[in-house]
Amino acid sequence: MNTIVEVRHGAISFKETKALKDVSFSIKEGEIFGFLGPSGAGKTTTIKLLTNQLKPDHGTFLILGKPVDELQDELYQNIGVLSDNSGLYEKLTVYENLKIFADLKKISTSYIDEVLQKTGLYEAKKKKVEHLSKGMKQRLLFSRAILHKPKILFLDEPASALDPASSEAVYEMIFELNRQGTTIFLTTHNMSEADLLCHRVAFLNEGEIKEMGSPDELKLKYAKNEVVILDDKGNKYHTTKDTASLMKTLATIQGNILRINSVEPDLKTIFLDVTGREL
Ligand SMILES: Nc1ncnc2c1ncn2[C@@H]1O[C@H](COP(=O)(O)OP(=O)(O)OP(=O)(O)O)[C@@H](O)[C@H]1O
Repeated sequence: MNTIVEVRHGAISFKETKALKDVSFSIKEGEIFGFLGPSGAGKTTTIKLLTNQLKPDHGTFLILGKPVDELQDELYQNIGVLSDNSGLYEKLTVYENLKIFADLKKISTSYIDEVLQKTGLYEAKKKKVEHLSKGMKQRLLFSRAILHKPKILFLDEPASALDPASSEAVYEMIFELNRQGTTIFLTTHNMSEADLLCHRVAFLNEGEIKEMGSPDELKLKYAKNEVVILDDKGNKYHTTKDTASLMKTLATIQGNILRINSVEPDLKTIFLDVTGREL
């Protein structure tokens, strides 16, 4: 798999705030990569640097192997961005909002209906944006971000502030796009969302990457030395993973064993372990 996004030693400050400090990572074509961290960690700043909306103080930001400030038009053809800064025209319809964007990007308007079908907004295409629910607006932003069929999609907290059903719909759209080959860079502070969606995640805290890997790798790395045994009488026994302790505990159990499980931390617990911070 080719590297499609790469950041080498990226750093930027806003006056006295060091928003990013020497951040390096890369994303392979076809990956869903999660950038996870609390408010103020530097997630949006990273997206802005990768989409050439900000200039770094140090480091290199590459898309498709080229520095982002050298890509210009090529950059905007290859990327789609969904951020909370919506820029939707409230008085115009769903269709009209996309038509403006299609005309700007010189995309055939025939593709608008196809995208609206994909994002489940086709029936609402004549509705004014001011009459849409929050979840529908998010689908419209999603439609706009993918209208030009970008290779890489940047999603800044795509499901934050959505109800569970709308979040689910956003997750489905992410999976579907990824199945079709779109590489996805996603920021979130929702660890279960990241666990569900991402092939790999990076933990960002105070402008630094503290840990990186697939959710499974991280769970294994930070697994606790604990085993829980459940017997058929409903009793639970806690022991450690070494054979001697396990055997000793097993010998005390009168009934039949129903389950033996090792205790696996979730990403939220690992984040707390690594950074000392709750999300
Ligand atoms: N234009 C700016 N001027 C001054 N400070 C900024 C600017 N943009 C970001 N910052 C600061 O940089 C740090 C990182 O901000 P950033 O928006 O990247 O965080 P974030 O991880 O996206 O947070 P959130 O989850 O709240 O969106 C914060 O301390 C923020 O206040």
